[in-house]
Amino acid sequence: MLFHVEMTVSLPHDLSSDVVAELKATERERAQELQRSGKWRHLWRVAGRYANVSIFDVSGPGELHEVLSTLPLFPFMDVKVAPLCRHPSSIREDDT
Ligand SMILES: O=C(O)C[C@H]1C=CC(=O)O1
Repeated sequence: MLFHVEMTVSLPHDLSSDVVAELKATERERAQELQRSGKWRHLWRVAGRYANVSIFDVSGPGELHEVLSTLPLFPFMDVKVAPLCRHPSSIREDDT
């Protein structure tokens, strides 16, 4: 099942730069692992914001929540989710 996910990150201003650097490094590792697994199909930066638009391919909302909550930056994210289904006019084979 495909989900459109928008994540907006707000880091507390009092986090030390070391903690922020560590969070971003571990987040990157986890994000890349999930992309290699095929569960995180697309990842785009929203220009001008500390936010991304992503497409996840998981079994359902339960797995999506599980996956998102493994992200190190999850406690600092506002997450918006929309379930997707195939558009009848799509010419792409991998839209389901
Ligand atoms: O930078 C972000 O948008 C937050 C998060 C999502 C992937 C990643 O590496 O960090």
